[in-house]
Amino acid sequence: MFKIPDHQVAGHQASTGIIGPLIDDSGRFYKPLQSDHRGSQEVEFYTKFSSITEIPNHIRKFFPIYYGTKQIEASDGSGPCPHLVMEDVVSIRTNPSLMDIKMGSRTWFPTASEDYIMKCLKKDRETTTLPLGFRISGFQIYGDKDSGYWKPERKYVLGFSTDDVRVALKKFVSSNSSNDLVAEPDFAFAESVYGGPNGVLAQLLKLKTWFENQTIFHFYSCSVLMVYEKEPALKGDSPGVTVKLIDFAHVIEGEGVIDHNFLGGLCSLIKFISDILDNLPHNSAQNSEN
Ligand SMILES: O=P(O)(O)O[C@@H]1[C@@H](OP(=O)(O)O)[C@H](OP(=O)(O)O)[C@H](O)[C@H](OP(=O)(O)O)[C@H]1OP(=O)(O)O
Ligand SMILES: Nc1ncnc2c1ncn2[C@@H]1O[C@H](COP(=O)(O)OP(=O)(O)O)[C@@H](O)[C@H]1O
Repeated sequence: MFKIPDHQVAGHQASTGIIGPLIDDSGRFYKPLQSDHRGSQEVEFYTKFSSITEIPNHIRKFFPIYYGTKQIEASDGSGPCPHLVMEDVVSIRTNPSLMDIKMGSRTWFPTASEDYIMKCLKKDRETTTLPLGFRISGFQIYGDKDSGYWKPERKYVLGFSTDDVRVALKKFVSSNSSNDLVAEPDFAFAESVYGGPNGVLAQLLKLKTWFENQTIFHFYSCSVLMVYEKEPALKGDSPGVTVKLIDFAHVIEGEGVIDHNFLGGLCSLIKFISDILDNLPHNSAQNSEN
């Protein structure tokens, strides 16, 4: 049985008459192959990535497991069409908080058409992509049983300024994440989600080490997807932090050159997260005592 994902925060989403991803109950995510270069480019990426034996396992785990392509009934009822089949990275979660961050200070790849470059450039200029080297594409933050999720509209998120991004990254790990950026974040989950040996910061630093050397791919318009769950954290258990890279529709060959576009964005994101950890209320008190 296929169904529309409950926890998709960005990208093309299935709705009446609109084709979008589907999931099944065995933990697989089905992304319809876009008919232009995007579908084939993403398949090409996964095929090549799967065949490169020198990619270490601690890096491979940042990518959803790939299961090839499959013809299934499209979400819009238009009939069978090919889908990319991959691991559903939120399938085992009950109430996940998720954030999709599109990386790089430019989202267009050099060989794209002039029209496509102009379209992307406009969006890159109007969002934090250009100044920060990344933009938040979408997120959902779980509140509690009564309040449910804060899942703002795409347009609102794309309008974020640098300050808004900073606040959103704080609210993402706060327990009082009411449906706006106004209330003061309480950082309740900052240490358990961003900090620690398996936290977001540690994982991003591992990725950075790889990106400082890898010259196989250039990951234009690819996203970092961060996932965790508040409820276990409230009980003192692990929030189950997951960091994955997704969306490889615009990945091109690196041709021996590092992916400075992605790497720059990654360093910028790392700085934002480190700053949050370094300036937690109790750390700030300690800092001012020293
Ligand atoms: O056309 P839009 O405005 O929906 O743009 C899509 C983007 O939405 P955004 O406005 O940045 O949130 C969308 O971004 P998100 O995945 O939402 O971050 C994709 O970049 C999508 O491109 P592709 O499927 O990766 O080729 C983009 O689609 P294409 O422009 O490539 O069709
Ligand atoms: N493997 C996956 N498992 C779970 N959710 C995913 C997976 N891949 C993508 N998503 C969800 O779908 C959204 C859009 O994915 P993406 O590949 O960027 O699509 P698009 O090319 O339409 O932009 C992501 O923000 C995320 O919420």
